[in-house]
Amino acid sequence: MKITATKIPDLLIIEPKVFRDERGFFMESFNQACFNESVGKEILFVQDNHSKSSKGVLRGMHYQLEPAAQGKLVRCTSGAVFDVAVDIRPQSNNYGEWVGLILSEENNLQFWIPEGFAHGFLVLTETAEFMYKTTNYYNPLYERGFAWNDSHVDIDWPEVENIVLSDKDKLQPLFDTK
Ligand SMILES: Cc1cn([C@H]2C[C@H](O)[C@@H](COP(=O)(O)OP(=O)(O)O[C@H]3O[C@@H](C)C(=O)[C@@H](O)[C@H]3O)O2)c(=O)[nH]c1=O
Repeated sequence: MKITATKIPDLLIIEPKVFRDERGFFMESFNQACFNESVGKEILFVQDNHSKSSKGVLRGMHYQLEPAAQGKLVRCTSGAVFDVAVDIRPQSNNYGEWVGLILSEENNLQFWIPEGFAHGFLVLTETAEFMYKTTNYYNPLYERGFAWNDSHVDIDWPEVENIVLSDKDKLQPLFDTK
């Protein structure tokens, strides 16, 4: 497992070791001890999520407020997505900054997005399946978001012909610039 810090040091890119042979491949998609060592603290995941989306679907930008805030360990198991985390920690020097990367069935990358970040992704292939672990349960009362194309955050999304949003995401407010 190879860990790479991003320009926002709490956001980590995790590359599992993939064992390939004539049958296909094997990898440990999650190992509690290795993960905790990489993050430098004990993280407890309580929910696993799986979504499938077609090309152009953009889910985001989403987060939950305290006390329901969620850390997310995300990956794409089929197809490819452009995945983005935005720093929404008011005291952070990186407040409002984003990190984006391609997660795909080919690169097997995982992205660790701790509490204090908003998250979203755009599907780049005909379909994509997206799987993630969360450190807190889904709680719609604490669910918040902001517009994927907010001009202050200015995420550099890859070009995709038709962006498809949920009704909820069409109505997301602008990013709170403090
Ligand atoms: C996220 C979630 C949704 N749901 C339900 C609510 C709703 O009826 C249906 C679809 O929900 P949504 O439209 O919110 O799904 P989606 O837009 O995929 O929401 C997800 O987006 C990505 C980017 C994230 O980071 C996630 O944390 C989550 O916010 O599934 C659950 O039951 N549990 C969950 O954990």
